[in-house]
Amino acid sequence: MLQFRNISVAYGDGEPSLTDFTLDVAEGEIVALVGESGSGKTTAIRTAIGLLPGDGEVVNGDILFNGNSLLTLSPNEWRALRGRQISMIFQDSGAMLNPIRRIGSQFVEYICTHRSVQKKEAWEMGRVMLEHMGLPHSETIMNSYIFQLSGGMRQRVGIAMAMVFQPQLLLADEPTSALDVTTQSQIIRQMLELREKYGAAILLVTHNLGVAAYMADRIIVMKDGCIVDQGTREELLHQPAAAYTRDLLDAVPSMRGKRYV
Ligand SMILES: Nc1ncnc2c1ncn2[C@@H]1O[C@H](COP(=O)(O)OP(=O)(O)OP(=O)(O)O)[C@@H](O)[C@H]1O
Repeated sequence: MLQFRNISVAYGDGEPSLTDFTLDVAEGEIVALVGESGSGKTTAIRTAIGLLPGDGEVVNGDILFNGNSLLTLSPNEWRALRGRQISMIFQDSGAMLNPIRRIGSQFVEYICTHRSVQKKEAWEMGRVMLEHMGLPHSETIMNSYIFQLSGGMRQRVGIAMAMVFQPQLLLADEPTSALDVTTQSQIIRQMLELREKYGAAILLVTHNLGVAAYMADRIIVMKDGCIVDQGTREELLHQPAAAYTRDLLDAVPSMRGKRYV
């Protein structure tokens, strides 16, 4: 479904920050990118939604989504794709909402800019999606401001918005890093349910090998803009090929001899 073919990205005139990145993501698959800060994880997933930060530019390779190149899309074609077929969530997805407008009116506006539905219907679509994300008091939340919600609730609202059109692909950049451990595991379970319910593929960026090990079918290890190791969860955790992966695994805390990945 999503194919990165030898993608390189450079910021300005500098050396590429991502080099020769090649990866296939199948329908409904969960793939995690792990690696130290600055290894190019965010750069890689942002190329798949055409939103590189600053002066980042794809300088080599191609990205295919359902067989069509994403690199040749016009701004209008990108608008049609984003949100509907490919969505993205961030560390604090609620932060993208306007703090002085109620969540419901922003949710309705978002739905109505992507699909021609009446406001009432859009409200209902938004409300139901909040319930699917484990927010039972959905009517109250629609009438709230984002600052009135906890971190976990804000993240659920962000994911509900990202998933309202049931996209085929969800890009998730550190979706649980800002949350406490209990909320992290709730959000992780909820994301796994999204795959069950909607068949969405998830391309996940995380610092946390435990999160990657719990969620992902496949783990990709990155360093200095390159893929240095990859495999199924089992292969990577139990038979890591690269010395760097072994170092990452060694850095995972253990308690009383029990490892937490
Ligand atoms: N807006 C930008 N302008 C210039 N260079 C950038 C920009 N964003 C990223 N880079 C470069 O790309 C490299 C990779 O950054 P990226 O954010 O993709 O890494 P990452 O693995 O996601 O790191 P982190 O986990 O800290 O988010 C950085 O080391 C930096 O050199």
